[in-house]
Amino acid sequence: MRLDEAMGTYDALLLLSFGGPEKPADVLPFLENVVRGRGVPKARLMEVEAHYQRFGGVSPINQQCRDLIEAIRPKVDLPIYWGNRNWHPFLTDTVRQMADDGVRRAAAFATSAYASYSACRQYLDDIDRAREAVDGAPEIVKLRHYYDHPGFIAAMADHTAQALGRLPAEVRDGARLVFTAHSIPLTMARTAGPSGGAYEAQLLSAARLVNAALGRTEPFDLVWQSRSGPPEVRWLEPDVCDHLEVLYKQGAQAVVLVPIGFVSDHMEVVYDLDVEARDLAAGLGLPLERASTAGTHPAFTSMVADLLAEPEPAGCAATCCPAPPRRPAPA
Ligand SMILES: CC1=C(CCC(=O)O)c2cc3nc(cc4[nH]c(cc5[nH]c(cc1n2)c(C)c5CCC(=O)O)c(CCC(=O)O)c4C)C(CCC(=O)O)=C3C
Ligand SMILES: [Fe+2]
Repeated sequence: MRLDEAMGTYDALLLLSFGGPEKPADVLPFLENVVRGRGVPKARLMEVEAHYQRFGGVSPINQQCRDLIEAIRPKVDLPIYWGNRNWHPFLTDTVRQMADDGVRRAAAFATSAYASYSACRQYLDDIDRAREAVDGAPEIVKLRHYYDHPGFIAAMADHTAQALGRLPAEVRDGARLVFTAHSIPLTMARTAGPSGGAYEAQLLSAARLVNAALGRTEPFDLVWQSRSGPPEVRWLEPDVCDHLEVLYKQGAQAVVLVPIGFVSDHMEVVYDLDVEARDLAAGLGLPLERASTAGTHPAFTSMVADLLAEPEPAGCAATCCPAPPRRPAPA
């Protein structure tokens, strides 16, 4: 199938993202949108608020989305729209604009490559809710999970090689690759994908593919970061910082952190990795570099055009990646 023919089945591309604050006053209302009904304790919220305020109340994510759109534009012969779950531009407003512009059938590219409620189903629910709120809303087809697409893997392999290259030459060969992704509650991990466990399985595949693309045969790790929620709820472990201490004790010479779970720089990357993990490693005297996220790497932006040319994705079964029970925040 030719690319221009395939794109003919869609009349717009929608970038679907999480959203983030862009000034100090945005931070609390943004956080309230994120955690509504999710049982995240107030203390955790205050901690995360401080992470955002440390960066002037600005999350990198919205600018990353703008940059991604500009990088995709020359590769995709469609109008591009952008809508977020938790902050402006809100998805419902974007869908209303699409309807006003006469869009009939859009492909949605989410800034998340994997299965699970948080990374996939919640975006499908966002689409449903926005479409219900808008008369004449276009059909919106969410593109498939792309964690194993050669474009995503090539971008991450390239950035990982660059990070290895920034390590002092004498420790580079002995460096350990530590892939990281957002932790999720164990219950969410168990129910991810059509038969469960898909979030971890897909992340492990992506990590293996990056490792193989680099021609590496050394052991690597997949660990978790940015856990939230009440302390009594179990989330995926080990945490990246705990794991760095273990690697150090085992005599690791150097580490490259590879944020395979994120497709662009988010607060979780610039704070939890670039501040917390980096400070810890510096204190230990463990050389550490962090690989860039896929961002606007040309292999990654070309992948978006490739996905548009694929046959329409089968879509997720209604029972896939169910929502966790909603619960109020503890007092
Ligand atoms: C799997 C996953 C991804 C990756 C997939 C995807 O990208 O969608 C992701 C992305 C993101 N998470 C983000 C921010 C937050 N996530 C929170 C809380 C939570 N995340 C969860 C999971 C995930 N989150 C979960 C299970 C919770 C508990 C509450 C709930 O069940 O919803 C909270 C509350 C405070 C806290 O951290 O406790 C914040 C502020 C931002 C924006 C960052 C920025 O501003 O740059 C992004 C891209
Ligand atoms: Fe999150």
